[in-house]
Amino acid sequence: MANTSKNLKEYTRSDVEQHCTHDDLWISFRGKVYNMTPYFNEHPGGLAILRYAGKDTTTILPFVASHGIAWKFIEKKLEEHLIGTLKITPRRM
Ligand code: HEM
Repeated sequence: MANTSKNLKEYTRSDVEQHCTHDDLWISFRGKVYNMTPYFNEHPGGLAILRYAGKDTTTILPFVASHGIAWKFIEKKLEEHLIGTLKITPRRM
């Protein structure tokens, strides 16, 4: 696998939340963290990706209708932009 040699860092949800703009755009998905900044201008769905900038996309990414047919491609794109894993912290009550 291409990225097994990558030195993955661990990030909290609040770390990810800091990167929430078109020129600094991180997302998390299924426990991993992705820096999608270089992909922003390539996203076929345009600005819609910004709605989840800095957020967790686990419950939405596979369910966007147009993502269905492109899923293999999307998995490849995610892999290319992988920067870390999500540190699971208890939510405040
Ligand atoms: C790793 C790659 C990708 C990521 C992280 C990503 C992320 C997102 C996100 C977060 C949304 C917003 C979903 C919502 O608001 O519910 C979205 C919407 C969308 N994406 Fe992607 N996407 C990716 C690749 C693609 C590809 C390859 C296509 C084309 C086949 C695509 C087409 C769309 C479309 C058409 C929308 C809806 C646009 C709208 O609501 O106006 N995306 N995407």
